[in-house]
Amino acid sequence: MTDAAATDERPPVREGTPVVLVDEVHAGYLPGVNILNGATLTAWDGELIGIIGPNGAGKSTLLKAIFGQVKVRQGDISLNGEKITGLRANKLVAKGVGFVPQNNNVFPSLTIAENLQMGLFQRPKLYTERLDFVTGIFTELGKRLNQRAGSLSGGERQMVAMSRALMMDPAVILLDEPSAGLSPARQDDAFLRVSEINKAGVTTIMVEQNARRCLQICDRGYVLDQGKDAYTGTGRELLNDPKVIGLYLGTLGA
Ligand SMILES: Nc1ncnc2c1ncn2[C@@H]1O[C@H](COP(=O)(O)OP(=O)(O)OP(=O)(O)O)[C@@H](O)[C@H]1O
Repeated sequence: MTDAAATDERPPVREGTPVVLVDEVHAGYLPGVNILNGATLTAWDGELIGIIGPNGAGKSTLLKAIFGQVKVRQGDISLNGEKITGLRANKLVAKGVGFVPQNNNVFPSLTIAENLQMGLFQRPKLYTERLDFVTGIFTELGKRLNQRAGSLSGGERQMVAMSRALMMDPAVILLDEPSAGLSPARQDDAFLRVSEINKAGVTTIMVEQNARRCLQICDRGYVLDQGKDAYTGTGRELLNDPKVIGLYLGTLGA
């Protein structure tokens, strides 16, 4: 467990180039107001990274900064060693960044199949191959490809949104609160699916309000507070750290 602000202890140093490196990023929506204040994050190939923290800490903003949706004013973001800071979404998708926003993440008037095709508009020839991959994880979608996305439940829409991002065979998938708005049973399913996506080899960065559940499945986590990573460590380390428990997770062992 690391108190990033107070000690030099870090998780084991890994060699090579991370899939995603967010380096001291400052970013915000309004002139002169930064939401991210030096946020730093590293995701290595195949890792499942969780980002937790209080409301308004800037968790979603961090994903949006990686995906070019909010102005980065200082610092850099790189993908497999290549600087991607400020690139537009279409360029980022082509380079291998998949983003699943929390809301409005499907085209409701289109069928599931059409939503998935939209995810692959830059490489349509891969459709059959990628469809096999996503329906291997989201088997129920494969049986309902002609159903309109607008008629699906919240959990099912979330699956379509994740599937659409996976169609491009991304190097990394960014998930903004995949469990938000779902019933407890559906939340369990959402976390299971995130694990399955990651176990299929996709580097995954997930923001979650459901901090405890997030840390239970992630390899490493970042606690974001006031736009900066306050703590980082393995999921288990963060779950057991008294300071993280006291400040961000509520009661011990809950
Ligand atoms: N489009 C926007 N324009 C201006 N301010 C914004 C915009 N989006 C978010 N903010 C502000 O940025 C701050 C951080 O928001 P963000 O959604 O990143 O936090 P969060 O950590 O994901 O919070 P939560 O857990 O509540 O979703 C908040 O104060 C929010 O009001």
